[in-house]
Amino acid sequence: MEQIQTKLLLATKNQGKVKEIQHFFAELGWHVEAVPQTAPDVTEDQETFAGNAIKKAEEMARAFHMPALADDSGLEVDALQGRPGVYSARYAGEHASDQQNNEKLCAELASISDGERTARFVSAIALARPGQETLVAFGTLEGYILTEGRGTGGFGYDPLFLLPERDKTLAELTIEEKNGISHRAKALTSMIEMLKMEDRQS
Ligand SMILES: O=P(O)(O)OP(=O)(O)OP(=O)(O)OC[C@H]1O[C@@H](n2cnc3c(O)ncnc32)[C@H](O)[C@@H]1O
Ligand SMILES: [Mg+2]
Repeated sequence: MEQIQTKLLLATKNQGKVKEIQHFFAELGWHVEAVPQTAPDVTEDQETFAGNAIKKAEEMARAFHMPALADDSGLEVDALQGRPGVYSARYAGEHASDQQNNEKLCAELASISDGERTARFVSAIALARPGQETLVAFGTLEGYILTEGRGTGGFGYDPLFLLPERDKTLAELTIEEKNGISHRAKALTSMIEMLKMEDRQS
C-alpha cells in the first residue's frame, strides 16, 4: 500500500472524476495527481467497463512507468435495456457534451412512465502496477431518471439521477455526500480492501 500511496497516477481526464477520486484519497491522507491533459488518449474499445478501465490503467502505467488507477463508468437505464452503458460518454456523439448527453437521455425516455425510469450508475476501477497483476473493483448506485435536471453539483448525468430515498439528485449533493454513496466511492473502497488483503498476505 505504501509503495502505491507515494506514487499513484489517476488515469482520467474527466475533471469531475478527478475531484471525486482526489477527495476520496485525501480522506486517507493520500495526494494523487491526475495525468496531464496532454497525455495520449486511450481508445475505449472494450465491451465492458472492466475491460476499458484495465486498458486505461495499463496504458497509462506503461506510458508513465508508475502505478495508475483508472475508472470506467456509465449509466445503465432499464427502459433502454442497459444503454447507454459503456457508451455513456459518447451517447449523443463522439465528443458529446454532458448537456447533449442529458438532452438525448430525456428525449429517449420521453414516453416512459414514472415507474419505469429505474437506472444505475456502474463504476469499474482498475489499478495497474508495473510488473504486477492489475486489480479491478466494482461499485453500483441505483436510482431513477427524472424528466428534467435538478442541481448544479457533480458532472455528467448527475442532474437527472434521482435518489428516491433522499428526494435529491446526485447534482444536489455535496462532494462529501456523493462520495458517501456513489458507485465510484464503493469501487474505490473495495479496491482499498483488495490492497489491504494483499498487504496481509505478503
Ligand atoms: O475516460 P475518462 O478519461 O476517465 O473520462 P470519461 O468522461 O470519458 O469517462 P468514461 O469513459 O468512463 O465515461 C463515463 C461517462 O459516464 C458518465 N458518468 C460516469 N460516472 C458518473 C457520475 O458519477 N455522475 C454522472 N455521470 C457519470 C459521464 O457522463 C461520463 O462521461
Ligand atoms: Mg472515456
